[in-house]
Parts: sequence; C-alpha cells; structure tokens
Amino acid sequence: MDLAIETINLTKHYGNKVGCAEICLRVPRGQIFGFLGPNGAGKSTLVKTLIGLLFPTSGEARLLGKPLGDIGVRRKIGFLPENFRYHDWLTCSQLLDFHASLYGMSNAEKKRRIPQVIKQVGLSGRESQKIRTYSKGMQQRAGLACALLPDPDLLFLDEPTSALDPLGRRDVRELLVELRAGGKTIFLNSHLLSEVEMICDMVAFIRQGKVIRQGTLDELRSAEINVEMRCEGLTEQIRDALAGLTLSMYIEGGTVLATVSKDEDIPLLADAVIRGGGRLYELNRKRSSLEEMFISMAQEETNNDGYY
Ligand SMILES: Nc1ncnc2c1ncn2[C@@H]1O[C@H](COP(=O)(O)OP(=O)(O)OP(=O)(O)O)[C@@H](O)[C@H]1O
Repeated sequence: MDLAIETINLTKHYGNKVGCAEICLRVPRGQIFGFLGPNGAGKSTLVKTLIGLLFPTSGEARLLGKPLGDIGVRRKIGFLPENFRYHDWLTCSQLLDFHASLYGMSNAEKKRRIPQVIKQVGLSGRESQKIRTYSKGMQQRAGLACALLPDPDLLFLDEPTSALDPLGRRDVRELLVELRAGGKTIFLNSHLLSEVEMICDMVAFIRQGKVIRQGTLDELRSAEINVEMRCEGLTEQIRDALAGLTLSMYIEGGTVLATVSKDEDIPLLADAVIRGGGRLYELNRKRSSLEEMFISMAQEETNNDGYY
C-alpha cells in the first residue's frame, strides 16, 4: 500500500511526561484521516513530531516514503496549527507572500499561487485587509491559505474549523473533499466528530498518549454494537454479569446502555437479566455514531459514576 504516513513505535516524552507513546499508524495516500482523542491525549504532540517541530524520543516514522526531516518532503507538507496567530499588522496577501518566501517560492510562483489559495479559502476581495481587522474565522481561513501555499501532497490540519460558523465549516469540508479528489492526503485533528464522520475515510483514537483503535469508520462501527435495554430489578449480581459481557456499560435507573463486540452477545445480555430475576421490557440494537464510540473509548476502564 502506498502510504503517506507510517509510524513505528513513535514516542515523544517531555522530560518524564508522556506526550505520545509507541504510536503505530498507517495512513494511505489520497485519504482524509481523522485523528481523535480527548484533550491532552497527545494529538498535537504527534503532529508536531511528524512535521519536525519536535524531535521524537524514540521510534521511527516515514512521510511520503521518506524518513522524518527529509527536506524534499517538508516542501510538500502543509500545516495549520491549532493555536494559529499570525502577524496581524500584515495584510493577508503580505502574510502569504512572507510564507511563500519561507517555502522558497520564486516571484513568478508567488504571483500564480497566492491568488489561487486566497480563492480556495474564500477570502477573495478581502486579501488587502490587515489580519488584525479579520474575524477569528477569517484568520483561520488565512491560516489554511498558508498551509495550502506549497500545493502540499500531505496536509496536517489541527482543528481547522474550530473558529468557523456552520457555513464556513461546510466550505472547508468541501475544500478538503476537493483536495482529496486531487490525490492529496489530509491528516485531521478534530473534536467535531460529526464533521469527521462526514469526510474521513479512516480514523484513529488516541488516549493517554497511545493509539487504542484505528480503521475505517465501517470497521470501527462494526467492531462495536450498542445495545439499550429497559429493565426492572437490576441486582448487583445482574450488573456484574452484564459488565462481564460488555466492552463498556452505563446504567441509569432501569436503562442499561451497553457496548458489545458481536451480535451473538446480545441474547446473552437478555439472558443475564432474566436469569438474575430481572425483567426486560425493551432491547434495542443501535449503530454507533462516532460520538458514541469516542465517549465509550474515552471512558473505557475509567470506572467512574455509572460506567464499568
Ligand atoms: N511542551 C510541553 N511540555 C510538557 N508537557 C507537554 C507539552 N506539550 C504537551 N504536553 C503534555 O503532553 C500531553 C499531550 O498533549 P497534547 O497537546 O499533545 O494533547 P492533545 O491531544 O493535542 O490535546 P488537545 O485536544 O487539548 O489539544 C499532555 O499531557 C500535555 O500536558
């Protein structure tokens, strides 16, 4: 498989604190890859390590087939940081000119490319305004234009739509889908799971610095089945039996929300309630949304409140 990103046990420690640990990812070219995880899970650390802002503590990685740090590859990478802040005394055109110089573009290239990216991000007509007069959303669009300048084969976007309104988000989604159609690979960090669900081909979940799942959305969805049961008389013994059958479970009043890995487990749940002397009024099998998967993975093994 032609991979845009491959990491083997990639690890970054900050002193004795873990940023990300033993990350093994395979991102095929031409895909939109969603990298998901709770706050502080290690998403930005991994991206910064891949693009060369941080040095790995151990492990290996290849971008576009070359080891980290390859100058030729760096020219083909675009990056939108999460906490974007640009020189606000410059106009958008001046900002792009500055970034184009950093990419080593000739004047002729700049003249061709700058108007193109301004148009791509929807800032045509506003490019002569100073960044300080831009709304947050417009600043984010300007940041995206900077990332697109080198016509990158691989684009790292850290929360690219966090400052945008729903229309702006739709614009960016359409742009990303267009870029994918042109063969580009997009590595997307985002908390906006419905958005990720709409455009990503594959996703990986990271928690406490480690990747705990990765695959296509369908693979991940079929790996987890959500079951909702309405019951009465849930004794301690029934709860323990259910916990032993499920990947995760939440009980509130008489409602049990359980996640199991295969269809064959569903009748076992019903059986556990009935054999334990409880009453089962309703049982529904539900397809997991990405949001549900995210919550269940973030909660796994935490054993808080009603969670098992
Ligand atoms: N410069 C740093 N020095 C020390 N620890 C850091 C540094 N940057 C990040 N960390 C720690 O590394 C871990 C991963 O942080 P990181 O910023 O990569 O998470 P994240 O998944 O991007 O979070 P968020 O969704 O909040 O942006 C956290 O425990 C964080 O406190």
